[in-house]
Amino acid sequence: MASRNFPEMPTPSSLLSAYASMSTSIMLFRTMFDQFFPRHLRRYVVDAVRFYWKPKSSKLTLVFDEKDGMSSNHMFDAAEAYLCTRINPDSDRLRITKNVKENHINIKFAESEEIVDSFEGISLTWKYVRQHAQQRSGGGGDDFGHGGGKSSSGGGFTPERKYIELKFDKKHKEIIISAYLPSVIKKFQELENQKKVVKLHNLQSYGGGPGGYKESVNLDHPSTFETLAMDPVMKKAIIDDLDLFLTRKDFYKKVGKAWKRGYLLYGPPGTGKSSLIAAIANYLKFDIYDLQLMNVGSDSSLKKLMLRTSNRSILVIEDIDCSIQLPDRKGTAPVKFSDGRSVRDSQFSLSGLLNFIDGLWSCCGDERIIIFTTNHKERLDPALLRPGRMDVHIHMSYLTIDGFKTLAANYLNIYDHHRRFREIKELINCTKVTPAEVAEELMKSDNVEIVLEGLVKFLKRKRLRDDATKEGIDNGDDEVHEDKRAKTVSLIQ
Ligand SMILES: Nc1ncnc2c1ncn2[C@@H]1O[C@H](COP(=O)(O)OP(=O)(O)OP(=O)(O)O)[C@@H](O)[C@H]1O
Repeated sequence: MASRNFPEMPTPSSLLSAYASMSTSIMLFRTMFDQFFPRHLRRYVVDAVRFYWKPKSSKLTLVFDEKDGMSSNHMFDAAEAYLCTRINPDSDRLRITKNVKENHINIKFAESEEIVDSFEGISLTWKYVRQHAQQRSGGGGDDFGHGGGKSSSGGGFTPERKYIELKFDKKHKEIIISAYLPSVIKKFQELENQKKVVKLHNLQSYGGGPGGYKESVNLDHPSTFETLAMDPVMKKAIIDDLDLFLTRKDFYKKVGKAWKRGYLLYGPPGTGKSSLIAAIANYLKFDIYDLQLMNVGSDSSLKKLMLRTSNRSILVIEDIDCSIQLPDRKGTAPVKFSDGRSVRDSQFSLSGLLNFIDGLWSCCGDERIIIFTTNHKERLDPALLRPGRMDVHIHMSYLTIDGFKTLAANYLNIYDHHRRFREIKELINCTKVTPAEVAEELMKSDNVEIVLEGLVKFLKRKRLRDDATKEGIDNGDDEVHEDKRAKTVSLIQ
């Protein structure tokens, strides 16, 4: 039988001698390296060797530094906010933060934690890194185990560095940069929008002392589209119009128009014009600038006030028919203020106001909404009503059945039916009652039965008064005819 040839096994003594000679070579090489290269050059040599000899990785790491020079890095903020929405349910560590002004706590992912995300089937790993000062200046050393170069005391102060890393397969670089990162930014913007506190700025006459021309408070108006008593079709049309407006940046650019939308709200007092403005602001999270025209003396002060408004905001001019009597576009008639003052030399004119809306914002305003309100549309200058000036005319009318249902849900928590509703509906159908009047009645007691009984009595009294007014119509009272029409027509043009 032929014997098999096994390779000869090294003996322990030959292994030991090989190890000894290798250690000696390394020691020799290290001593030569230290002798040839002064201490401050060693790091560069090591880096150069590493650069050429490093095995090529298939992974790409993107680094989002907290700071970009002196300013903060928007991409870091976006990534940090985005990752809050991707926190792993079984994370071991989380960071908790809360600003004094915030009324909620923020849960963020902690140092060294990793979050795995996926985008179009690509797996990505996020990591939050915090490099402390000692780690950066003292912890380095060189690759041969020489303990750190500069100590933190001797090397000067190096600020802490925070950054977020994103690691993924190199071959997906294009799609991550062109699609994934923009989606992270978009998510961040949505989150910021949710957090935004809507402000109400009071635009006062320019020159009212330091800080005197502009005051702002948080808009705590609770009105939303859900709480607004309004024809549901009209409500939806307004929301759709706002949504469309927001998405049309490129469209406005293409057609060469300022990215703005004008709304004219008209209707009797107490029908919810101010409530609708607050609902729009709360929906869009846009600040409101309340402009009192009677405080504006000239085109130039109007311009100064306008320049103090920000993008993504709503400029509101309430009761435009009575705060000022605007001259026609030729400027022939004098400007008259409601307090009796007038400016004959036309320092401030309707053409000035309209020019600012169309002109000024076309060069330096984005996502602007302007809202005029009036109780008397028929008294407005036709120049303000002509197509292109106010894009949408919204008639806020007296209370309808649908509107009443909204109020009953808001104020009494009645979401379906109540035995009194039939009678109330009949009364509402033949009475001119505003949502404000009914809202007041609904607040009179906590007892639903008492409140609805009171409302029925109130509506009956109203109807009696309406009947008496009707006789006034027969005597030629045109204004009441107009109001009667307003009751039945609610439209968006
Ligand atoms: N459509 C509505 N939906 C819900 N509540 C309303 C509505 N209209 C009025 N209200 C209630 O009446 C109050 C006054 O209404 P609001 O100030 O919005 O009316 P307005 O039309 O702006 O009145 P004015 O023309 O006098 O300024 C609101 O605070 C709200 O409580």
